[in-house]
Amino acid sequence: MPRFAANLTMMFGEWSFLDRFAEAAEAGFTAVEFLFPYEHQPAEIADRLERNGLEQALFNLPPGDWAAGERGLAALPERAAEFRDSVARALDYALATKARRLHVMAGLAPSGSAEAGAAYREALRHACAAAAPHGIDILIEPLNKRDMPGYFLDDFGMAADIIAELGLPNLKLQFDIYHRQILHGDVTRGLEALLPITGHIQIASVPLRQEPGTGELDDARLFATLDELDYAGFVGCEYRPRAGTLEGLAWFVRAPRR
Ligand SMILES: O=C(O)C(=O)[C@H](O)CO
Ligand SMILES: [Mg+2]
Repeated sequence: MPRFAANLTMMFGEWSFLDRFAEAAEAGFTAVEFLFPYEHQPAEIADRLERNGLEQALFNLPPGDWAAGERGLAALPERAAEFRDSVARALDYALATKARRLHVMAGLAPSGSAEAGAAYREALRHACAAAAPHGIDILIEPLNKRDMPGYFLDDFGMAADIIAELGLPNLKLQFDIYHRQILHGDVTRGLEALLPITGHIQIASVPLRQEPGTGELDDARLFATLDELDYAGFVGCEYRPRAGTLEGLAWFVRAPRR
């Protein structure tokens, strides 16, 4: 069974953000992820991880003005300086929390735009160079067009091509099974083909983005497939609980504590 990371942005919303760490540990999780830690000091997050014996699997770089609809900066040529600042800020948090993976959101830009493509590649080169000395991977994640209309990285093939083209050892794919199913389907063959370049996996039911096992995919079989493929990374539980986080955990198989 893969090692699951509770997504503290979507799960445990019944508690305040800092209290979600203890609740996730109490529920049996040994790792967590979330979108953004930036409303709290790095030391506060590190303290919650330490106190609850949790590993920080992943979080995102600052995405620009999220409340105003921004969804990342990397493919926005006019925001290159701000993007570089966001890399430095995220690395401060990654070092404090010992996170080994950072998700770089591309932003809203036409996928076919040469200018956006060039900015994106330059941004990824910069992020990977800054993260590499710390043993940190930079992840890129294709997002489906229904949840994230206008997002630059909207295709798994495009992500794989960019990773191959840039050839950076710490640039990896974030394979969100929910987005994969909506964008392309063919999830098992996708995992088989892309696992060598995958640094993180996420799960949610399709189409409602709720608990695994409640949608159109056979999630238990997909977890078995990940075991068969010797996937040793995390599976982030990036779903909105249908009727309470704890009430929806029947699907969850606890990993032995390491
Ligand atoms: O939406 C997702 O699937 C993500 O993982 C991003 O980090 C946030 O949009
Ligand atoms: Mg995701």
